[in-house]
Amino acid sequence: MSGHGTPIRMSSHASTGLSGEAAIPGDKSISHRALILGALAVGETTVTGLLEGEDVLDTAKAMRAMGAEITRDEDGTWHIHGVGTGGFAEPEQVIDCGNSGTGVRLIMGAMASSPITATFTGDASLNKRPMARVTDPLALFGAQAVGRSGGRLPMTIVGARDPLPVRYEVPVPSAQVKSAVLLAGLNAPGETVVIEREATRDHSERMLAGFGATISTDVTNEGRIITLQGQPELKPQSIAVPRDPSSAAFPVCAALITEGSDILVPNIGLNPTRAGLFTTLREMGADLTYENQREEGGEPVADLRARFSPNLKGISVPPDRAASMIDEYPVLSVVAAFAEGKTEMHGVKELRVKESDRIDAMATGLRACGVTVDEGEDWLTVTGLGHGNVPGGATCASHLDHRIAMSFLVLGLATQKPVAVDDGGPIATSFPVFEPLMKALGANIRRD
Ligand SMILES: O=C(O)C1=C[C@@H](OP(=O)(O)O)[C@@H](O)[C@H](O)C1
Ligand SMILES: C=C(OP(=O)(O)O)C(=O)O
Repeated sequence: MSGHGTPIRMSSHASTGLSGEAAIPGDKSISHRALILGALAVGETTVTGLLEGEDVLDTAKAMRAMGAEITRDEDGTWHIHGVGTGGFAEPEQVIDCGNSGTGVRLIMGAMASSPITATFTGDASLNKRPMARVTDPLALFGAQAVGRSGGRLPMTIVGARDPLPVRYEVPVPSAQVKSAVLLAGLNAPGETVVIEREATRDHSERMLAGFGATISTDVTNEGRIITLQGQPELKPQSIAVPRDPSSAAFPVCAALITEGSDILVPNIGLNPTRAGLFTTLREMGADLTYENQREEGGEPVADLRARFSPNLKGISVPPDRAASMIDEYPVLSVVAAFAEGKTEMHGVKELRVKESDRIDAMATGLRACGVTVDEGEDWLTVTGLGHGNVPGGATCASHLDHRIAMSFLVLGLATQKPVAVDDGGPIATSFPVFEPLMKALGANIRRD
């Protein structure tokens, strides 16, 4: 959905003793992919645990506009009747992907090797984000893109009539770019090969294999070489979406900085391409444990127990961990403010092209709350003040960015003065139950 209407001002206030269980909604990355691959399969895919956030609902709308039949039962089970590889219909209207980079980039990839034309737009945040990173490789398949200057939305993609398979080395660590190329490769004859130097989340590879595509990954000195055989018949699946570690990060970090807290966050995926934050927090001395570790649907899963951790230490987070925690740096920078010493985050320039420039948004808001932050193009350093010493007392701009809004609301739970955000509306894109879930744990979060 483009825009979020009237801004929702929210604030958070000193809290103690967060407790109880936090039932985190479904994984956003996996939910987008379940809808798109379900729409390209032949027959009915069922999905339980789908994230019903705005980003994913916009992807469901787009898949309907391209011919898939999608329904939801009252119990929350989704049914997708797919059109088959290469079977997308030309949408009659502009496709509005709202706030979602994942949605627009994956859908562009999925339609780029079909003989249809589609025009994409989004909200004020998405329309600022770079799209050349996907349209460059999609041009190699034979697709054409015409957008605003700088490769921005709104943008029209004319899909290739006779797509060619592609060999492409992804120039930035991005699962969205990798996935767009793989999805385009589905309707190209022969082998499409994607090479990534740094491992990024591998949900597309796992799910393509689950839908019956022939796909393999070779780990070499050059990086990961992913090979997909084009034009498979995708077989419908029954998918149980695991819970989102990127959403779990917020109550976990809140418990670590809030005095007297002890919470359980059950059933969180610990796929190594996603779990970098939890490794980092443990290195900082967080009382964060994995209980009941097990495998579910081929993914490592655990119940996370997070307890108040008064003796956190600043550390240097290595650049090769960035992809596995890319969406978690905003909330890590909040935890870092309560640690002793500096927390250095390196190799994070991708944060500058998310829903907002997240380095700038966090640096500005943290400084307004009395925290010293240094930043460069590719790094961020937060000088921790230790528990009890972070002043707070500012209204922070969320810049249409859900993770920025949630991060500052976590900050205010343990600062000396309350912290407000100018607009909590974007939280509904990825974590629609954030507010009631946090309040149920005992967080003093309000709408002003
Ligand atoms: O593929 C995905 O589902 C995602 C990839 C990441 O983006 P990039 O590919 O831009 O790194 C991440 O930030 C985003 O929230 C979800
Ligand atoms: C970057 C994010 O999402 P997207 O790129 O899909 O907008 C995010 O959820 O933090």
